Amino acid sequence: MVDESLGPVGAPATPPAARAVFGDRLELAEQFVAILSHTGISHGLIGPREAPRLWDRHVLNCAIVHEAIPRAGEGQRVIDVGSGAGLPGLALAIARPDLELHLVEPLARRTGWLSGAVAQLGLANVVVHTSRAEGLWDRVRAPWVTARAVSRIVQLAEWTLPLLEAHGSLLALKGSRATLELADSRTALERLGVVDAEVEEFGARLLPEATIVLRLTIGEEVDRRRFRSRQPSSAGSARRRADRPRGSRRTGTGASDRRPRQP
Ligand SMILES: C[S@@+](CC[C@H](N)C(=O)[O-])C[C@H]1O[C@@H](n2cnc3c(N)ncnc32)[C@H](O)[C@@H]1O
Repeated sequence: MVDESLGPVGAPATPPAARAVFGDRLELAEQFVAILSHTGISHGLIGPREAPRLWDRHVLNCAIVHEAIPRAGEGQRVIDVGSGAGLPGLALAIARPDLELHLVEPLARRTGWLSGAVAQLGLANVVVHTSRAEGLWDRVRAPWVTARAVSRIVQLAEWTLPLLEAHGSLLALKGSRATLELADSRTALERLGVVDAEVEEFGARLLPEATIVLRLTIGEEVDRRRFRSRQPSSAGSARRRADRPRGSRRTGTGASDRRPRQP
């Protein structure tokens, strides 16, 4: 039986909101959805059940967050941490060619797919890094960091706040429990150097479901010592290694297993 919600190449039909969000970049966004619905699914970056809702739940829901980032000239940098299938990073790069997107993902299998998608889409405003966020602390900085479905907010802040320039913000795409998560985490976040934290909604009038963003803003800079002290010590690592059953080893790529560089 033919699924009526799917377009001719198996990608879901383009909803009217897509034009409002992507404007003259709509064709590129359609290509991205087609890539997601083909190799995104066959490579295991997106679950097959997500196919019919690639637009609403994923691409549009992510792209709409561009409204949080004011236009401030060409090449304004955004670091997207834990990009997975390019969400929200590639959706933002398509919606906003004025931004320079840095996609950060530790799994080489995923960054291989991301680089392929960037080449297919011909995006000149994207850099892909095979690394954990912590591995880039001394190499890349930006006024904006984005992340969706990467970790609880305090852990995410520990990984990402050192990537921010002075007065920069982390935009964490969250679900309906964002307000509760913030209330539970406020003190810990303030200790990490967050000077402003709020929950915001984007796309309420345009999309079936608004995107909820937890925005954390830092001051002049974060105190790196607070973050360094949270890195596993070599004694701690050795203990954990000793705790593992004999003959066992970690899975994953070298990049994801590598300890973050000490700033
Ligand atoms: C659940 S997936 C979400 C992927 C994508 N953001 C999305 O919303 O579809 C979480 C991703 O975060 C990545 N990740 C986990 N810890 C990370 C870290 N410390 N730095 C960068 N990426 C990380 C994982 O490899 C994984 O691809």
